[in-house]
Amino acid sequence: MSEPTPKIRMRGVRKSFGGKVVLDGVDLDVAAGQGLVILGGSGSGKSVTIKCILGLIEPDEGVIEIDGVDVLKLPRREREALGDRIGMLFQNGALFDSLPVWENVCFKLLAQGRITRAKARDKAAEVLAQVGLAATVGDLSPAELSGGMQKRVGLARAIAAQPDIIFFDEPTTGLDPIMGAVIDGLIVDCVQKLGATAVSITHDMASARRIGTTAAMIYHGRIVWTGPAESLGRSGNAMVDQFANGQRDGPIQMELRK
Ligand SMILES: Nc1ncnc2c1ncn2[C@@H]1O[C@H](COP(=O)(O)OP(=O)(O)OP(=O)(O)O)[C@@H](O)[C@H]1O
Repeated sequence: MSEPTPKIRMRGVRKSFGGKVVLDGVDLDVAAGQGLVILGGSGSGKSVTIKCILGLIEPDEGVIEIDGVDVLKLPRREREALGDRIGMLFQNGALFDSLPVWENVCFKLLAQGRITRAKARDKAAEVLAQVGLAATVGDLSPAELSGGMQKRVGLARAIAAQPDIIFFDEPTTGLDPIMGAVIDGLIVDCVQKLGATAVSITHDMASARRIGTTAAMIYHGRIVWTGPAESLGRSGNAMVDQFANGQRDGPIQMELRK
């Protein structure tokens, strides 16, 4: 029997900036409904990998497929339409301070004319409830929210348009450990409810084990390991275990100067 088509498939993806190779032939498969966590040192290319899939960065070479379609070959408009199916929770929330929470939550739906302003308030209230926030939060400005609430609003915005792929960029960074666990729980619930495929970047190993089914490690611009997220720290791969256990000594040598 043939293998099912991966939700996301990358082959030989290369990207350099000013002669500096960042992605050196990334090969990666993400199955539909999978929760993949990408690990790797600072500056190893995790965000560049995600931005290439999102279409925010154009790779120099390689293939990126979504549902078997080579997105790099799509005309601009079709490529942008693909973005409607993708949600993103940015590291710093990236909420618009000039807009109330409800407009932030429904920003994409409003911008695309998929919802009227009158209906957007109710829609925002419904999505805010899914992330444990009262409807009244919709009228606040993002600046009035705590870090944990901003993450919840960012999550609400990421899921509002019911995407089938969601990216999470360091979802627990800056949160206390309990709030981090709460946000992870919400992420898992929301992703499951949507039946979405999730790709996350995190340096938080507890979070990686909670939100990931599979983990992949990027090193020197390539994916050097993939395996179950629950095995992080005792995977048997010296690089992965050094990284997951935060050990100074091991095969990975920190490059302090570039
Ligand atoms: N638009 C850009 N122009 C030039 N260099 C870039 C650009 N985007 C990323 N880089 C470089 O690519 C490298 C990888 O960056 P990336 O943001 O993917 O790292 P990361 O693995 O996500 O790191 P961190 O964990 O610190 O967020 C870095 O050296 C960065 O300076």
